[in-house]
This record gives sequence, structure tokens and C-alpha cells, in this order.
Amino acid sequence: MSGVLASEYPAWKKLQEIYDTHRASLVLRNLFKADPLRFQKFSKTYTSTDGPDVTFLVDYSKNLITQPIVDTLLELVREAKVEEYRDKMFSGEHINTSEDRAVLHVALRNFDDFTITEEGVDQVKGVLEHIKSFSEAVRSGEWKGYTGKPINTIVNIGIGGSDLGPVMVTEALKPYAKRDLTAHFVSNIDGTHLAETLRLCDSETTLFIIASKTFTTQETITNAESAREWFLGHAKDKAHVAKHFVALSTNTKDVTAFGISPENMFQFWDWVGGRYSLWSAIGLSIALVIGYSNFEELLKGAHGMDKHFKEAPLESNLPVLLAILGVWYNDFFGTQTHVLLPYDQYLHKFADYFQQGDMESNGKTVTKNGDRVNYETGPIIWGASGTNGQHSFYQLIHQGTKIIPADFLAPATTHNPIANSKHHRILLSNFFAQPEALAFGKTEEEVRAELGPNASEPLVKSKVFEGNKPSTSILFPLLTPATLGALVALYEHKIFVQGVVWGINSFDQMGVELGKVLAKNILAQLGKPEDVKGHDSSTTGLIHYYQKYRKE
Ligand SMILES: O=P(O)(O)OC[C@H]1O[C@@H](O)[C@H](O)[C@@H](O)[C@@H]1O
Repeated sequence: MSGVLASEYPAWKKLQEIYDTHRASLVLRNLFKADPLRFQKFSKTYTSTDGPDVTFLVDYSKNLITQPIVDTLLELVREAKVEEYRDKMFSGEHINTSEDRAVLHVALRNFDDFTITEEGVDQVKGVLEHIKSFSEAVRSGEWKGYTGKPINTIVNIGIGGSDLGPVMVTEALKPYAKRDLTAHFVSNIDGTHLAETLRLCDSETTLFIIASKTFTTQETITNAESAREWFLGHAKDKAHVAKHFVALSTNTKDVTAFGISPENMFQFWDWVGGRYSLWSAIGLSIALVIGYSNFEELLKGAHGMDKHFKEAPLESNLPVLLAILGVWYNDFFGTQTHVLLPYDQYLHKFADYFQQGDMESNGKTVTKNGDRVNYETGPIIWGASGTNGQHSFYQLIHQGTKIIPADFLAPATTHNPIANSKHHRILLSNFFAQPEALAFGKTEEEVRAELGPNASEPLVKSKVFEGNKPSTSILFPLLTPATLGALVALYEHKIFVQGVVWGINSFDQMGVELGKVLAKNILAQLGKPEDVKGHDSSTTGLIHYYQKYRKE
């Protein structure tokens, strides 16, 4: 980094001036009235130039922007040297400075297109072949369990990036799934998660996939050990573990010590961040569920977006455009959160996935140089699939005191056109209506005209929608593996751009460490009240209360 805080860039200062002088005039009703071409100006169609056909429309016209604002935000992107940092990422420079690592999830879906030289990149193809042959053997029934039966259940044991990506993608691409292969995902250290899952498993036909980049994560290793104990309780002979346990990891030593042989280990590398790892060996459960060729389509769809991000001019670069909208709201309007609203039941884990993707990447307070920022960094990401949210939290988005920038996503057609697509038409009518209602609201005059002269003042006021709530809409033809790949890569690169603008390291996650260390210390003190030492009175009180009920 140049050592400059984002707030010191000339464009940042200009944006602050624009905000201070023009905030009041940023009224979507007026902006749309004044410019009949606003939609054409502030919407873009993405069409892949590489790999499988992917296309989608991004309409960002319902945002509180004008062309000069977009231009100034792009100036900020240039001043922050986003293009330079993007090229550094693609060339394998160690932009994860605190851990001295390259950031190369793009190399996992590259298929010999860009030249990337970093140790391990030349092994990507081999691991993909391993995923292909293994997933085909399991799916075809050629891979047999210890009693000679084929596998019909997989249990992915992992947490964070070793769980959320596979969960989100296998849910999103269910229409492509092998329906007679059941997939479970166990992440929580709470024994309930594993116990309830094992109740659904038959040891003879279950494959456990131990997914952990480090292979030291307490939750995953504990769950894996308990799963192995359960398995051996049935199978009796340790030799059978080889048929029922595989590992996805960078840590060969600990995988071997666990008892998984190297040929059942799927390798990846330290330049794959956990929250960017679904494209790596961590995607094995995805390949098992949807088949290798669909997994490859997912990767290729993402690669198409990588190409767009790498090559498209900033003015039409979609990750850059989404990123600057976020910076505009987060840093100048002071919005705290960003909501992801996919109108697609299959995407019901999309917001959960990007909670880690965004918040673990950009939830930082110091720049790469160690300076404390004097502006907001990553937003709080949340969301749920439509239309469910409409019947719970949308009230606050429409009429609450906060501005919550929203992304609406929807497929134009559905995999489930039941009742002659009636459901889908209703779903989409909501997808179109909500951003419209948010943007344009309902004025007092409109409410009065509707309620008539006898309506009470409080009733009139309660029915007014101030409107002017910003949103972006993304519409794609159908949720295919390649489209999903492109959408995920779109958001990944958006997060990257924002991290560069804010001058932070989006690729470490030091903030998760302290709690882990304290928990380890407390675990050793849980036995007796007199062992509880070195804590504040609150923590001590809580542990003492627990100890009254502790069993065994
Ligand atoms: O894959 P591993 O090494 O078990 O790590 C799982 C998760 O562990 C968490 O502690 C990290 O914050 C995540 O980034 C990571 O994805």
C-alpha cells in the first residue's frame, strides 16, 4: 500500500463534498423523471466471452447516484490503484501481506488461460482429475464400502469456508443433483449436529469427507474423530477407514496421522483462502452431488467473470460497479448493513455464504500498513430468500429509520415450473415490485387520495412510504452451474475492490483467533470451581453457574 488512508484520496474528499451539497437532491423519483434514459445508463448486461454461455442483467439505476458521482467513485478506484492490485492478484504476488501469501482462487478455475506462476498452480489440473475420477467412482457405484455396498450418503465435516461454500452450492444446484445420493454437512462442534446426522447414516454406505485447510480446526477434528469412532463401532476393523474417510486439506502430515492415506487426500495450497475455497478440493462434495462436469461448468462460469474483471474497463466492470455503490453508501451515507435478497429458493444459503465471504474479508480496522482507518470498512451482510423476508423484516427496510442498500437477485425462468409457472410469475412479480416500492414509496397525497377525507392523520402518516431506498437488481435466465459460478465470482471481486479501496488486507482473518485461544484456556478450567482463574467476574460467574449443572 502507498500508506495513504482512503479518506486522504482527492476523490474521497470530492465525494464528501458531493454528499454534503447534493445529498438532499438525490431523490429517485426526481432522478427517474428527469432522465428517461436512466435505466439504459445505469444498467449493464454481462455476457461471458469465455467458456459456457452466461448472461445476466445488472440494473443499478435505483441507486442514489448520478453520473458525476459514479465518475468520482471510479476516480477513487483509480487513486486506490485497484487495477494494479487486481493485476498483482492475478499474477500471484503475495498481496496477503500479513501471511505472506498469494491470493489465487482464480488459478483454481483458470483452465490454462492466464499464465500464473506460483508453487502448486501446476498441480491444480491433477487435483481436478483426482476429483473427477473419485466422484465418478462413487457416483457410479464402483467405489464400494466395507461390506461391498455402494455409497449412498456423504457427510462433509468442515466449518467456515470448508462448509459454507459446499452447502450453498449443493443447495443452489439441487436440480443437477444425483437424487439418490444424500449429502449432509456437519460443522458445529455442538454434538447435536453430528449425532442427529449420524442417526440418518448407515456405516456401510456412508462416506465421510473431512474438509479442513489446516486440519487443525478444533470443531472439524473433534467431529471427524467422533465420526471415526462411530464408524469403527460398526465396522470394527481400522482397515475399513480407507473406504469411508477422505480428506481435503493442505496438511498432509496431520491427515496421515488421522489415519487417512495420501491417495484418499485431495490437496490444495496455502494461496487458497478458506472463504474462497469452494473451487478447490473443498468442492469435492459439490462434484459428488452434481457430477464432475457440472462442477467444471461452475468453475468455468467463474473464470468467465474473472476474465471480465481482469479485462473490462472500469466504467463497465461489474465487480467494480457493485463495489463503488457499496463504498458510497457505507462511507458517505453511513449505512451499516447490506442485504442480499435472492428470489430463488435454491439460493437460500447465498447470504449465509457471503456473510463469511464479505465480513471475514473486510471486517478490519487497520490498513495493510497498520494504520487505524478513520472510515467504515466492511458492511454487515445479511439476507434471506424472497419472498419469505417480505413477511418478516422488509417492514424495517421500507419504513424503518435506516437505509439498507439491497441486492435483489432472480432467475427469469425456474427449474420447477409447477402450475404452469404460476408460482414463478408470482415470485417474479414480487421481485419487480419490491425494488419499485423501495425506490418510489408512496406519498402522503397518494395515501390521502386512497383513504378518503375521513382518514385520521396518524393512519395517513403510518401508510406513507418515504421511498428513496436504494437497490440493485440482478436478473439471469436460469440458475445454472456456470451462472452461479459467475455470480459468486462477481461478489468475490466486489469484495476485493472494496478491500483495496479501504487499504485493508481482505485475505487474513486474525479476528477469529482470540476467541479460539480463550476457549482453549477455559476448556482446561471447566472441571472444578477452584480451577477457574484469571477471568473477569462475569466470565467467572457464568462458568461457576455452568459447573453446578455439569455432568461427568
Ligand atoms: O478449513 P479450516 O482450516 O478447517 O478452517 C475453517 C475456517 O476456520 C476459521 O477459523 C477461519 O476463520 C475460516 O476462514 C476457515 O474457513
